[in-house]
Amino acid sequence: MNNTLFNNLGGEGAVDAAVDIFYRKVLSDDRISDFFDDVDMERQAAKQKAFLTMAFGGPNQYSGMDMRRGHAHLVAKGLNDSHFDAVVENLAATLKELNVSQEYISEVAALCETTRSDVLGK
Ligand code: HEM
Repeated sequence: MNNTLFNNLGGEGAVDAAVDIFYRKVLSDDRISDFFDDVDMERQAAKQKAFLTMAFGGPNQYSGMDMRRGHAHLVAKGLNDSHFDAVVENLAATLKELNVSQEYISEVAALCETTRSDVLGK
């Protein structure tokens, strides 16, 4: 537990810093921003935090829907691999901005990959 990526990246403080940057990148990326159009801003911040904590292998306090159910309505709107790739790309760019090493960035991307089939309803 002590050796999770979450702790190695700097714990909760690092997640908070990343939320802000990641959020702005996703909402200004016209490949994917439409998916967030009808999403409540306050829930969105909580969602981003849950997203990153999960992506970093942090404490599992997440009580939302599982990834398959949580994204099913987006799959119905056409969510596909290219959108998934864009999200992972924004996450990697966020971590790079925060001076996270390439080694950790690759680990985060690999963790994201484990959710791909559920998020995309495959
Ligand atoms: C690494 C892959 C992903 C993870 C770990 C992840 C994580 C999450 C989490 C934790 C939630 C909250 C679920 C709930 O409502 O209880 C969520 C919702 C959401 N996700 Fe993702 N997500 C991923 C990929 C994506 C992608 C690729 C997109 C679109 C490009 C996306 C767009 C959204 C949107 C718009 C919501 C809010 C849905 C709503 O409230 O109507 N996610 N995601």
